[in-house]
Amino acid sequence: MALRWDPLDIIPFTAALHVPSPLHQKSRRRPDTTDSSTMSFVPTFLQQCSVVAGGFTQSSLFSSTKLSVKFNVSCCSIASPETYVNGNVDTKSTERSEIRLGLPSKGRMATDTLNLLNDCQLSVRHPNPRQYVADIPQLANLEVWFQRPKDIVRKLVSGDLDIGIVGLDTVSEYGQGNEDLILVHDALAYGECRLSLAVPNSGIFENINSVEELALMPQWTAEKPLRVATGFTYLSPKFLKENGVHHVAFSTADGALEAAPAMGIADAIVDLVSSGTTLKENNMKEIEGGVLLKSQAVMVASKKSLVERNGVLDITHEMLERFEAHMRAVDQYTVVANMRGYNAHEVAERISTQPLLSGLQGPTISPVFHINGGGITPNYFAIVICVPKKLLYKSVQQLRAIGGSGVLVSPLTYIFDEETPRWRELLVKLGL
Ligand SMILES: Nc1ncnc2c1ncn2[C@@H]1O[C@H](COP(=O)(O)OP(=O)(O)OP(=O)(O)O)[C@@H](O)[C@H]1O
Ligand SMILES: O=P(O)(O)OC[C@H]1O[C@H](OP(=O)(O)OP(=O)(O)O)[C@H](O)[C@@H]1O
Ligand SMILES: [Mg+2]
Repeated sequence: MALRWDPLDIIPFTAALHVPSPLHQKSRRRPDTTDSSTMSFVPTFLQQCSVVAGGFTQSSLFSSTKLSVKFNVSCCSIASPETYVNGNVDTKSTERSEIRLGLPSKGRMATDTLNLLNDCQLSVRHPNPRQYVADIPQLANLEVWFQRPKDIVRKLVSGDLDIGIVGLDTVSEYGQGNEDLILVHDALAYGECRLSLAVPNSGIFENINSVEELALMPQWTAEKPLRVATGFTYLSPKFLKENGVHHVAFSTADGALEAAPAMGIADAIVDLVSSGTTLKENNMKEIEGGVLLKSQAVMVASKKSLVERNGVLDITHEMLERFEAHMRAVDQYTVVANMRGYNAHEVAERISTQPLLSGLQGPTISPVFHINGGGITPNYFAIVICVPKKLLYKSVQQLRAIGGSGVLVSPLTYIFDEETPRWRELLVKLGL
């Protein structure tokens, strides 16, 4: 395994590796001490476990009765293309028959993703919140694995997951342009944010309002580069290079990046922005041309899984159809009203005079059979239309204006089209 150490990127931390008992029994040697033979055991041991961390700096190493090994790890860039971070070390595993969906285990994406699935009648059955695997009873042979968003992307790349739901920012950062990752649904309408370059409002940046101006600042030299703090260590260097900012040094942190300039740790940051409040509260600003990416939740899948693993394409199709149909329906109401009239055609003509009552393809009009002493007369008609939630009251007014009464309003769960455009696009991308 070839490792390239990046001096800007070294953050020591302690990690614990837990191994299942069968694997432990297989590798009979237990690393009980910190002698050199134990240290050399670590890389082999990690590879056996299909877990590859960035790299190893040796330090205290011990085992406990619970079969866990602790070691110090430092982050570094990985040069070898055969090395998978947090995924399968071998080439893509094709042995399993279950289909695996990765969902965010924590953070703001977790709840919103479960809510979307609930709204689409795909509720996740997850009896124990500390368990990382669950299922969706409506989707046979599907395992749901709760993972951190970045690990979902890594595991799609390594072949350990087939489908995932995460933010586009995470796909772009951790997928690093991998051609196996395919966006099945690119706009699930939550987790909206942008990845932005931001600088302090004052000091040397007071009059800097664009990336162009930032690039032209004389302050940045090879000896004294622009210091950028970011968690996006793939996208940020790429963006700054493409935008002509050449003398840059990066540092990483996992949160509260907005504090870095005030602490004197960085000159600028690249981080997610949604309302802009955090930047504002920390006396920072976004600048023109500084948006690296606009993001929201997306459904992403492994192309290889879609093409090769039995059932992945079918489940993807069903999920996509439900998402699309739900998202079309979510802003609409079904409105049913009665209207007096001579015949359906005459009623349709009256409805057509009102712009909000046209429905999806046109109003559905059916006779209401009025039973009176002398017989049955269809002198009332029921009309069924969909109207945007925002325009509900206006629509009711228009209905009344043409003689509508007894208006019933109910929420819509789905609007299924003949075929979703995204499904057709997916088949084209897959060459099917
Ligand atoms: N302020 C925000 N508003 C809306 N969506 C956001 C915001 N920040 C992040 N997101 C989206 O939610 C995803 C998950 O972010 P979140 O902060 O919940 O988890 P995380 O960053 O992985 O974990 P943590 O911040 O706890 O280390 C991001 O990848 C992004 O797509
Ligand atoms: O524009 P705003 O609406 O203010 O949101 C932006 C903040 O949201 C995210 O942080 P998060 O809440 O995830 O905290 P974190 O820094 O711990 O990741 C992001 O990293 C920003 O700090
Ligand atoms: Mg966060």
